Order: sequence, then structure tokens, then C-alpha cells
Amino acid sequence: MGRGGKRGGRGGGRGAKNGGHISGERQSYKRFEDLRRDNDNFRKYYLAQNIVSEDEFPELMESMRTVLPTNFRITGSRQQAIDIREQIMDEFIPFIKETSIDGAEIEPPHPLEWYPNNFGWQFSIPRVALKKSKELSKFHSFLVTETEVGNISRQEAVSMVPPLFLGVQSSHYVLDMCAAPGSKTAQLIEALHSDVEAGQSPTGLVIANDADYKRACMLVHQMNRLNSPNIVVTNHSGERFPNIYRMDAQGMRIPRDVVQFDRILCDVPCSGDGTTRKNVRVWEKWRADDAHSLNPIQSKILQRAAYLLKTGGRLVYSTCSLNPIENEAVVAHVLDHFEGALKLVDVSEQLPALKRRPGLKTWKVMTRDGNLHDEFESIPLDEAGRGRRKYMQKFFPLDQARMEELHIERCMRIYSHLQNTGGFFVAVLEKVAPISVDEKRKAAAEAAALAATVEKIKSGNAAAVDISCLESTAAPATKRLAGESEAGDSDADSVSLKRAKIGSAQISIAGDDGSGDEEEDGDEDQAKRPLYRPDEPREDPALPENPFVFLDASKDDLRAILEYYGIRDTMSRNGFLSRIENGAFRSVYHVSDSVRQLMELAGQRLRVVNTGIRVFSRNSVKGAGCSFRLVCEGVPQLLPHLPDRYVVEASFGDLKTILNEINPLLTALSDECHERLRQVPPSTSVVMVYDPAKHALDTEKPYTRMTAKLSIPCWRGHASLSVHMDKNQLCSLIHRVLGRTVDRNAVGGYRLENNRTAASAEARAALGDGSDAIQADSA
Ligand SMILES: C[S@@+](CC[C@H](N)C(=O)[O-])C[C@H]1O[C@@H](n2cnc3c(N)ncnc32)[C@H](O)[C@@H]1O
Repeated sequence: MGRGGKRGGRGGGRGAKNGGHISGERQSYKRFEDLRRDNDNFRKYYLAQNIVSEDEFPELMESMRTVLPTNFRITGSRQQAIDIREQIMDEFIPFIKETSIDGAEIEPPHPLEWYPNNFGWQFSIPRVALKKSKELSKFHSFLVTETEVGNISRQEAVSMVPPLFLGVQSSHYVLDMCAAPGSKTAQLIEALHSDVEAGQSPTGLVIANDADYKRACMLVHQMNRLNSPNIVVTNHSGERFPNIYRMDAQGMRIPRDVVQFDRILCDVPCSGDGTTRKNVRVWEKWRADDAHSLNPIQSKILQRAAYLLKTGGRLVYSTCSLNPIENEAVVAHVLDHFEGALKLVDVSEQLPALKRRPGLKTWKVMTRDGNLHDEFESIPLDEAGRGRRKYMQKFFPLDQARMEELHIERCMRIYSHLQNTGGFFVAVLEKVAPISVDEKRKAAAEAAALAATVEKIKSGNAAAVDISCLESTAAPATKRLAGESEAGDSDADSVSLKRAKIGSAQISIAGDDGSGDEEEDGDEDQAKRPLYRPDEPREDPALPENPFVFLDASKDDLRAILEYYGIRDTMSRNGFLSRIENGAFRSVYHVSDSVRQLMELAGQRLRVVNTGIRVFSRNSVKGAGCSFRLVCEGVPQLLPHLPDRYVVEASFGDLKTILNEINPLLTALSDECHERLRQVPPSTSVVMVYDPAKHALDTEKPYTRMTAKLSIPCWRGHASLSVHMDKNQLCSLIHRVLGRTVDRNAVGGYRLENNRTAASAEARAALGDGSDAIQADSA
């Protein structure tokens, strides 16, 4: 299917039905093998566009008919990613080199030469063949398991390109406008975290948005594997992504001061005709009209993004379509519309190994009768004089001088025969001047303040310099959140707190009004809206789950949890939130200060589908010290703030015992480890930590190279310890530490029965040890 997906849900607006295609015609269903991998109109259309020379065209067409190789990307924290890369090099490449299928040797996977750090990979065997191959089942199982746990992302090579050109840094506010299913969002998050110490939060954030609610939920799954407190998943039509206003010192919205983003990705819905190698049905469904239907929404999304981008910020517009009407036409007309405020960036020096062709400056438009036209006026009128109704001037190129001026050649076209990938289009844009009246006004005020400051410094009156004019307009909210009270601020603080509690609570439709126009939306006073009450019926029945509400760390259950586990103050108390159900919560999530601030500013305007990392979950074990336990995905986030009493060091022998037994008796562990665990009260969560650096000289080591610290959340029962991980994580860990491949499907009820010794099971039964009750985390 094309990458448009279905647009629906609230605000989805017009949708690309039938898997991204507009036709709406029912196709008679043909078997995969019977599909014709050609289309006369497609051939005629693209030959006329001169996307490649006439001589090269057959090669392009031929490559578009072949099945794609398998591609994947190594994800996760840097150290972990290096370990996985080395595992592929040390274990799987030698294994595949020695493997043959029907007597034929197999070319082992190789890194994509243009992807940084050898983290992008290609394997000549197509996905389906890999899945079916008995010989390669071990490698397939590795890819599946590591994908599930989030160490690997199975992603088409060209789809990895757009985020690389955004240059995301840890302080950036990033908006991914059409994000589902989220493979590029994952890259954006990784980039955000890449230059930050483990356990620290970047100061920036990523909003992953999609117009289709169900698809936005796919982002949640992706998010759970990414373990980032800096991500918010939202559900808006990109072209109407709401304005989020800054607040003044009194906690009131500043009507014309909108939060803008440093980086925006517009990976827009498209006809997807660059994906024929993956989606064979594109051949038979292809119609020139699809691009005509998509161009308007693509242009609107890009225009809205331009408003939301900071001056000096960078934006990437991308599609997996080869069609100039979805690509160069959109970029050229939007650039033209903004009269020089947006510019195409020359990225020819970046990723030099990536083979690409320049953007087109001329193209033709195909009408329904199959004729091609160079200009709008050449399309004949029908009898009713309305023949051009379905076509628009903006489907055509601008005049050539203007196209030259805009440097349309700086757009990148990637074709399948260039480096054995799918087809893709990428344009990198920079905002060099403000666009809206408000932005211009604000920029002028800032420039005037700066000039005044410089003047004061020059005149030697430095003491009178007010540096506040140099700070961002977010300063009041930021200061408040940082606890810096301003004179007479107590009321403001209480307003602010109320707003914070509203969080994303009331996600009313009225907030979804970011029209992309310079017009104000008339929603001047957000504070006049009723406050959210958890026990009141929800206002937005389209969202099936209760909204998130920020929790007060000094109250009730949350205070008890933080006290019980002794969570240090280094973990921000502002970031805890939950969904309230019948006045209580089951799980506690944690978000970064940047997300908290954004949600505070956004109030009801943002339809938040999900955010944060789950850190605590309600626990049903009787007699437990705390009614909440630690959650596996939250452990990396909590660990730096957890006191030593809940963190127990494991030797390699202990690690083996834990992974072999899953639920070992405490007596089966080393004396040292046993003694440490005896100091922890029974019926509580603990984290077992194995630090490879401390055991570098040990003779026994993990099966694969391991340099990143392992932290394994466990439940300390009366007599035994049980691992709290989902089965994919467990399988991944067992393979990496013990070298054993465990069939995920055989891991019934997350118990790994085969690994447990009968003796320890009997002993547990005799002791009535409660640890069995909650053996592993559900994913
Ligand atoms: C090409 S896909 C995005 C792929 C995604 N960036 C990735 O790398 O996984 C386009 C997405 O746009 C969404 N979409 C369609 N219309 C939209 C709109 N008006 N605003 C925002 N998203 C939209 C679709 O639901 C679909 O998930």
C-alpha cells in the first residue's frame, strides 16, 4: 500500500482510501504472483517526465519490479547499539557466510555505506524469503526478537534518509507531522538522546502526530520500545495542528506568541509509487489522478509546518512517490508563496555516499484521457466549459527563471536502481525570515530590545542592562516550573498548577484550530474554560482512554511510592502523570520537564494520545511493602535516582542463574548477592545490575560482546527472585548472555517452564512464595 494510510479519526479529513489511493474503485483481488509488474500509463508518464535519461529508464523500471532486500537499523542507546552491531559482525556474519541455501552461497548482510556508524544494514535476501528459510531461522529469530525489544528497527533503507538531514540535537523542539507508524520518529528520538548521558533527559522534545487515531496508536507501541520521557503522541490533522501559546508570568495565555519548533518533519501521505518493490499492487492501481488529489493536502501540511517552524529552523519534506506533482510542485509553490522566507538547503555535501539525483525543474501533467500537458492553459475545456476543474495551476512548474531562483535542483530524488532501494523524494528547507505578522512583530521587538541593550553596553551603562530581553519568551513558564517565584506570584502559581493539572485533560475539538493562517483563532482566554475534573464525563468521546493528569508528588499514593523507593530529588517531581479511572490510577508515567512545560502551555488544545514512560504499576501481591512495583520499561529512567538498597549487583554467575531459572531461590545465588537481597524487605521490586566493565577480567563472560550495563527488574519474594521482563526482552537477553535461542512462542505465560528446575519449584511451593504471582511484565 502507498504510504498515505487511511486518514480518518477525528480531523482526518479527506482520506486516501484503499491503502493510500484515492480511486475508491473496488479492485478484483489477484494473487500476488499473478500481478503484472508494469503499467502503460505509468511508463508513459515517467518517460515523459525525464526523471532519468531514456537510456537509463529500462534499468529503473526493471529495478522497480524486483523484490526489495531486507533492511534494518540498529537503534537504542549508543553503547547498546554498538553491542548489537558487534553481535551481528561477530556472530551472524560468520554464521551466514558458512550457510548455503540449495547449494548456493549467501551474501551476508552489509552496512549501508551512507548510514552513520554502520547502524543501517542491508541483506540481499528479501524479507519473505528470510522468514521462510530454515537455514536462516536463527538470524530471522534474532531480527524479530531484537525488533520487538526495540534494539532493531526493520525499515526500508530510503525511509531512513529524511531524519538524517534534520540534524536533531538534544535541545530541539521537534514536530513529526505525519508520524505513524513511527520508524522516522524513532530516529528523531534517538538523535534527541544521542548526546545526553544515560539517565538524563534532553531539554528538547518530539511531538509525533498523526491524523489517524488508530495509526497514532501504532506510535504508542513504537514509543514503548523507545523509552523516552521526551515524546508526546498527538492526533491532529497536520494542516490544522493547533497553535500552542506561551504564558505570561500570571499563567495567562499570550495570544500572539506561539511555540515554534526547531525541526519539523513532513513525511506526508502520498501515492507511494516509489514503493513498487514492496507494494506490488501499486502497479495495477497507479493513476495520474492520485497525485492530483494529494497535492492540495500535501501543500497545506507543508504550509502549516512553515508557520510552526522557528526562524532559523530546519524542515524536511519527504514522500515515497516519484511524482513531481507531489514533490517539486508542492515545494516550489510553497516556497514561492512565502516569498523568500523559506529556502531549499544545499545538502549535496551531506551523506556524500548517498546516491541521488537533483529535483526536476520541468514536468508535465497527465489528464484523465492520458494526454500530457506542459501548461494549465493547454488543458482543453469540456462542453460545459469546466474541463480544467480537476486540475490546478499549482500542479505545473513555475516559470523557469523562478524555478532557477528557488534552486529546485537542491531537492533529492532517490531511485531504486541507484543503490538497491525503494524510490524517495526529500527536500530540506530552512526558514530564513519570519512569516506571520505575529512572528514579524515579535522579531522586530526582540531586535529593538537587543539594539537597546547593545546601546546601553556601549554607553558604559552595563548595570542597567536587562538581560531578560535576551531570554526566550518561554522564560516565565520555565522560571515558574523551575521554582523561581516572581514577586506576587503565588496566585499565578496556583493558576499555573491548575493548568498543569488540566494538562492534556480536556482535549476539546475547539483547540484543533491551527489553520495555518495568520488569523487569530478567537480563543482568547483559555482560562475561562472549565477545569478538568477526573470524575466528570469526558468531553472527547473519540478518545477511548481517559486523559493524562499530572500528579502532585507531595500527595497520597505518589508520595507513598516515592518515599518507599526513596526516589532521589534528582528525578523531577513535576513530571509524574497518570490516567485517572474511578478516582484512582493503576500506572504512573514520567515525562521530561520539556514535555511537562509543553503540556502545561497546550492545556486543552493538544489531543494527547500518549506520553512519557511508565515507571510504576499497581501491584496485587498481598503483604507487599508498596502497592506499586517498578516497571521494566521505566527502569533505565529510574535507576539513576534509585537508592542503593534496591539496586543489587550481580556477578556473571548470578546473571546466569537468574536467566536460567527465571525464578531462582535466593539460596541459588552467590553468597554475596544472597546477603544483599536479604537486606531488602521481602515482597518488593529490586533491580539486579550486571556491569560488564567490572567483570572485564572474569574468565566467564556473556556469549556476545556486551559493554552496556544490564539492569534487570526483579521481584524479591520471600524465598526467591523472579524476573520482571516481557518475554521478548527475556529471549533477547538469554541469547545475548547465554548464547541460547529461545523460541518466543514456547515461552508460555512468560514462564519459561523449561528453564526452571523441579527442585526450586518444589521448594517454592513448600514455602508458599508469592513471587510466582507476578512473574514477568506484560509488554
Ligand atoms: C507516509 S506515512 C508516514 C510514515 C511515517 N513518517 C514513518 O516513517 O513511519 C503518512 C502518514 O500521514 C498520516 N496522515 C494522513 N493525512 C494526514 C494529515 N492531514 N495530517 C497528518 N497526518 C496525516 C497517515 O495516517 C500516515 O500515517
